[in-house]
Amino acid sequence: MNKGAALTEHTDRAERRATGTDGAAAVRLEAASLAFGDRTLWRDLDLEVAPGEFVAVLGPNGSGKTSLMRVLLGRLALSSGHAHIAGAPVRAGNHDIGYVPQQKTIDAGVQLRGVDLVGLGVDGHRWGLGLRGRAERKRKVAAAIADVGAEAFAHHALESLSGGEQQRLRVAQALVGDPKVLLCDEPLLSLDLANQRLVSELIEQRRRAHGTAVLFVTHEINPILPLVDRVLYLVDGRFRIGPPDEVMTSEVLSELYGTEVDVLRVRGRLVVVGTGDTMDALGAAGAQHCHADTDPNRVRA
Ligand SMILES: Nc1ncnc2c1ncn2[C@@H]1O[C@H](COP(=O)(O)OP(=O)(O)OP(=O)(O)O)[C@@H](O)[C@H]1O
Repeated sequence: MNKGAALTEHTDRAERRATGTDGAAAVRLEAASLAFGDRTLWRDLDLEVAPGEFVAVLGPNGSGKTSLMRVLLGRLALSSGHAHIAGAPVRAGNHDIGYVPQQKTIDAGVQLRGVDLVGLGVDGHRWGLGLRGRAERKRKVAAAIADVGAEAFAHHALESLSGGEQQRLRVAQALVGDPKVLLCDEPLLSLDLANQRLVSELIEQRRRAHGTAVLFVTHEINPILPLVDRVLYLVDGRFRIGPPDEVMTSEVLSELYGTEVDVLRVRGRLVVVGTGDTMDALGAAGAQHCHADTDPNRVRA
């Protein structure tokens, strides 16, 4: 790992925001390793995420991105090392975490409305089931729905809503409990550009207004590139952590993949060529437009 990477403005900024008022990092992994049988997904991972910091988690299929989310959610035990959220060891049902899962189609016939989905983010929470608790719950749910601009469709059945509308409600569900850490597992998958922008803006507003730390798993860094403080790039047991400019380079990715990889910068977008995974940090749309081997403007990053 790149433990010796030079401190840059990004990391300085993250370190200045540093820890919360109680002195705890939002997320802390220490010498964390995860293996299934004799297959090690990652080993000796040290990562400290400050309140308000935005960390993108990238890597090819099967590199262990979702497993990292599951560790932080307390659903999967580390093979060795330690994981803490806001100063406390990871545990299931931790209300310091909001979780935005991948966009999934809602099964036909499931009569769940948006408002019910958001309410699930509150249930079991601290304000209990008394009359005052119910009023507080209703207020919180309405506020979370308003924050994502979903008032117009929150009372409709989820199955009747578009992917973008559903994903806005999932963001509301993740944020309704006022979490310190937001874990997002490919929340933009299958959304069009307008909805990708909308959902990323909602997440961005949240971290700016409340200092919520964000860990954002994605195959496509471009829609969130301006928001990213640091990248955690996992490949086949190896990883690098650092600001995008330090990690998303031909040299670093070639070393991680163990083969020649080119990182191109095209009109403010990053295009990664040569990983063998066309979706890797690139996205299907990028893949269609990228013919780097024949591109006379090809530049090594
Ligand atoms: N409970 C488990 N037992 C055994 N193997 C597992 C378990 N959970 C995950 N794996 C394996 O670990 C690897 C990493 O899975 P994971 O879902 O974390 O990858 P990922 O980076 O999120 O992949 P993708 O980009 O395809 O979503 C996969 O090969 C998966 O089959």
